[in-house]
Amino acid sequence: MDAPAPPPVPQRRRQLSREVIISVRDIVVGFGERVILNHLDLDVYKGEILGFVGTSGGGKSVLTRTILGLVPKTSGKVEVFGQDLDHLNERERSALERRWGVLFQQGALFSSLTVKQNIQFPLRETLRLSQRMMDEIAFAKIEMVGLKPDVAEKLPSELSGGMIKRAALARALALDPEIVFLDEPTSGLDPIGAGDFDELIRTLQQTLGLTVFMVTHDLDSLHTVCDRIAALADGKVIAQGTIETMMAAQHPWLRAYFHGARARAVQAAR
Ligand SMILES: Nc1ncnc2c1ncn2[C@@H]1O[C@H](COP(=O)(O)OP(=O)(O)OP(=O)(O)O)[C@@H](O)[C@H]1O
Repeated sequence: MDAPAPPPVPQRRRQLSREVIISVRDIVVGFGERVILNHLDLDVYKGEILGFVGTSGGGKSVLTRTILGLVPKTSGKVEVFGQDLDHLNERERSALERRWGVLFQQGALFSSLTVKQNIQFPLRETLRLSQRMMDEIAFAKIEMVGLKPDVAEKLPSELSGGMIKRAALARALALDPEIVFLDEPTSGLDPIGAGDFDELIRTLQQTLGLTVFMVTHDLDSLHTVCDRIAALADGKVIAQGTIETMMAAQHPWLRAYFHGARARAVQAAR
């Protein structure tokens, strides 16, 4: 008789690649006298979903924007795909930017453009394609994020919060990126909508082989979708690892975050 099949391996225990796709080394970022990131180091591995948590106002978005080259740093080095962002010419820089997609927390979509036009915006900026080809891509992305085709002609104001997030994700995926940056993707969604969005991120990560850098406060997301978590406090990454590693960590902020009342409610619900 055949041996019984082994039980499925939980997602976050997937064998992860050790290929570093984003390397942040010793970066210092500040505004005026105020230092936000203080000699911070972080690696993101190819194909993982990294959840990035930390104190409110601690600098999670600033780090994301620093990696993207949108915030100047005082010192340190950021490499993406092995390329030092400070040593790229304009052509190399735009070639690199085509390899990542971003879903910002605010202002996810252009309000005066339809969903289809929003998705086509990055295509128009970077590629010369026929309208027919751009329409095909837009409809493929709309389907990919679980929206119905009739959403294509709608304005953002006609969509629910969850649909807006999906449409914004479709736009982030327009150029078939290898990395997606998500800044609090489930904020403002109800728990069911947030859970559905987490599932979508996991499915896309698996089917497209994406690497996902996700800033989040959402404990459910950290439990269900993240392969690894990194935590920011006092301008540094104070801990990183699986959810179990984070729950065993002794840093007072981590203890409060992963064992506080909200965490207990999430655990109980699971
Ligand atoms: N362009 C800027 N000029 C001055 N200060 C800034 C700028 N951008 C961010 N900050 C400050 O840097 C700090 C970190 O901001 P950031 O948005 O990265 O925090 P966060 O960890 O993402 O917070 P939250 O979880 O509340 O979204 C905040 O005090 C913010 O006010």
